Amino acid sequence: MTGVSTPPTPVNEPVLGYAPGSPERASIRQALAAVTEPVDLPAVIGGRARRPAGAEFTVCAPFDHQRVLGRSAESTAADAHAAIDAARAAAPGWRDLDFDSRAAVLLRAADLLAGPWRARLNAATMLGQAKTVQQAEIDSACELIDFWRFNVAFARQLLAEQPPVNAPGVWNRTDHRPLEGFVYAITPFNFTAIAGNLPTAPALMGNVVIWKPSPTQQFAASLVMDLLTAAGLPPGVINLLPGSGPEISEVLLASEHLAGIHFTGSTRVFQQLWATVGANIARYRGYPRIVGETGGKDFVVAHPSADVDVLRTALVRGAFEYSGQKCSAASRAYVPQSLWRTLRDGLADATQALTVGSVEDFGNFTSAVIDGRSFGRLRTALDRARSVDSVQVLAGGTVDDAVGWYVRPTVLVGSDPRDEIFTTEYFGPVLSVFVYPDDGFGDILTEVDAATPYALTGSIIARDVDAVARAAHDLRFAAGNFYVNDKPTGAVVGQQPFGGARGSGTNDKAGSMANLARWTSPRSIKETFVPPTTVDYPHQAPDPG
Ligand SMILES: NC(=O)c1ccc[n+]([C@@H]2O[C@H](COP(=O)([O-])OP(=O)(O)OC[C@H]3O[C@@H](n4cnc5c(N)ncnc54)[C@H](O)[C@@H]3O)[C@@H](O)[C@H]2O)c1
Ligand SMILES: N[C@@H](CCC=O)C(=O)O
Repeated sequence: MTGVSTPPTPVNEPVLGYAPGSPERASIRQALAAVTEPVDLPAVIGGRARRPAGAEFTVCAPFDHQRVLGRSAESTAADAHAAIDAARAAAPGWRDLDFDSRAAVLLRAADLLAGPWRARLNAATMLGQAKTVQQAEIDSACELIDFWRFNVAFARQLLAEQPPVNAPGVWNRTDHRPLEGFVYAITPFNFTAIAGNLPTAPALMGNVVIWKPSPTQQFAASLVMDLLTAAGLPPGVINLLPGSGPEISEVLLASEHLAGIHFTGSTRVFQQLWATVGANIARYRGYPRIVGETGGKDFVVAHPSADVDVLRTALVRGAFEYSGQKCSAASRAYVPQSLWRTLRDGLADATQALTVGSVEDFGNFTSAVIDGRSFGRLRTALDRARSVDSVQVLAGGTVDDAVGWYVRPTVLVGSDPRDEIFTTEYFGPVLSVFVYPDDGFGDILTEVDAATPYALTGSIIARDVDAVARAAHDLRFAAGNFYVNDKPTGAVVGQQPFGGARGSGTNDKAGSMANLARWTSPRSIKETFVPPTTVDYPHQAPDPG
């Protein structure tokens, strides 16, 4: 069938609670217990699993780094060439398949994930990425299901868009073609949903994809690949290459068939990729689409009218859930002097009270950071914070890597608003607080806007409506996702399309029609029913007499 079908209307997947005695708690316990021996995490090229020839790497549980979950290997230039060939071989069949059949693969994957695969993928995300059951549920179950279901509905709307006007005797149509070539999807460690969405969004629009997940997310990524295969994804449509990336990028970014990059990760890596594409621009058959969502230094601004309980909760949840390893995490807060007197002790106590440990103990609020590299970076930042006169450690500040990569949730208070604690993305459980005079609200908004190169997420906490309006106005370009009286994390597909601008990315809003539009190259078709058969125009006729 082609054309006019209506896919099921998407609704957000309900978030399960995992309370004691619930069926979901029993099934996640079972799925966690089933992860015993390390598994092989291969490349998948043209539907075939194969072990890349590069150096082996292991995927460990970050909260227990001696526990090996899986073994993989660095993909090589030869793997990259093979993936390009496989993708190109799959392209004609996939793009010519009708939209409904492509969409059905993702809808089937969503239903499998909502049902029999839910506990397995959540367990893999918990163990491999150190997510608590709640953080895994909102990511590897709900958000990924939502991406797949909502994208189908958005894609259907996009494909239905046709020229609104037809001149007499003419029929105008838009053919929403996929891109010519392959899309290179590069995904971060912190969200299984993002890893699943970045290759599948271009695929839904008829593109073929080469997907390189983060090595530290490879345990869950391999399961997502298995799930897509179980849902009927044909061989070669998405080709998975494990590893750190530079060697395969040498090949993929130099290929004339590179049609797009779908990236989420750090600003630094995205800028490198963009620069390489720029340097290679004469090689390509077309201009590659470059879509990237990157880093942030996300703010919470409190007004003197803020409710202190709302503020404290937004700060603790926003900064410390998943140990601050969300691009959206609250990492700098601006609090008026009068409120700070009330907030200070409660914030310190709430932070000290957070339980940090294994994700298999459901009593823990959060767990370890992702790996030794991140641990080392955070340890250096905390050592520095202790040595700088303008910074005080209000809570936390300690680290311990004996068993896992543990960094205690930390609150720093700084008196220099341009110190690196207010400008650098640490990507860990570190919240920096700046206390401003109560009559300096306007000035602090200017500072929040100017302090960092990023513009990803931010919140205003206030009861005064004029303060909310002023912040929304003055910070209009400081965040792509702006929250009023809420934490700056936790965007929901279909409700708060996610993405930031400035140094935070191209703001193509993951899980939206805008994003899907980047993976199509429209062709305008004009059909004339009774074409002219003479060349001359009326003005060429001689004047009478
Ligand atoms: N804006 C968003 O939506 C969003 C969402 C999640 C994470 N992030 C950002 O991601 C970062 C954390 O994730 P991360 O540590 O995985 O980021 P990262 O930039 O270190 O890695 C991202 C991906 O790029 C790969 N990579 C690195 N060099 C490469 C190369 N030369 N060629 C190909 N691939 C290469 C990595 O292996 C990984 O798969 C933070 O900066 C965070 O803010 C942003
Ligand atoms: N979309 C997620 C953040 C993704 C980045 O890590 C949120 O809104 O918290």
